[in-house]
Amino acid sequence: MSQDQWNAVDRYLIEHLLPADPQLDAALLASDTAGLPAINVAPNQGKLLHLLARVAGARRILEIGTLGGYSTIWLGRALPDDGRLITLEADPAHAAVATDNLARAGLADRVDVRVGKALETLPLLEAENAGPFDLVFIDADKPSNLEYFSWALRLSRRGSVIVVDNVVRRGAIIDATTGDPSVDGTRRLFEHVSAEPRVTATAVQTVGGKGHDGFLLALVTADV
Ligand SMILES: C[S@@+](CC[C@H](N)C(=O)[O-])C[C@H]1O[C@@H](n2cnc3c(N)ncnc32)[C@H](O)[C@@H]1O
Ligand SMILES: [Mg+2]
Repeated sequence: MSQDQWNAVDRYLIEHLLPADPQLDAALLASDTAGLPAINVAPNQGKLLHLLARVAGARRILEIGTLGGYSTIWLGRALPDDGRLITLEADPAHAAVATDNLARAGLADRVDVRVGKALETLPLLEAENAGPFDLVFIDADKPSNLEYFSWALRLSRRGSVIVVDNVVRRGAIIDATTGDPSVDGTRRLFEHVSAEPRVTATAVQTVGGKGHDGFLLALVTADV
């Protein structure tokens, strides 16, 4: 199949299952206008995150990698009124766009955008007892995927769900010789997860408007 066919199928799925959504459209437009790269999740994957959070009954969500807040809106909408989402973003310009987008989407009261490198802000979350989180979505700089997964586990409880985005990387994940730090970081993640007794996990390849990629889904099965 070609990228054109993947795009057409994505359009079909979205047309049938995802009604027009002015707030999400506005968020993407504002991100584009501000010059942010279009590396947000696809709409159908955003909805998958939303559904996972609802299936899990998530009341506390942690996101690592905000960009313009597109996936954050999908996740934030899954929360009950007293729910809370903390999203970590290194780039202050991205965080500013996300903060506006989240306010426009009516989520300012339950979403907290923390600016700073996640490996610096994650220890602060632990220090303030912000966890345990019911769902963690990891979608930031891929070389640090293993460190983020370790932090996600540390800030979880038995039953928490951890999702890591972009783990297939157009198939490059099977190649140990690319020299690409994002591939190597994600390969380290797989090696770690396969030996981590406190989680059970799977990963799924995806094709569509965002090309060939995939996500890892882990369930925490032990006290952490
Ligand atoms: C793929 S984008 C996030 C997309 C977003 N989750 C979505 O689907 O709408 C990755 C984001 O992680 C941010 N980032 C990169 N390195 C980071 C770090 N060390 N700590 C926190 N955020 C980081 C980037 O600035 C970028 O905004
Ligand atoms: Mg992603």
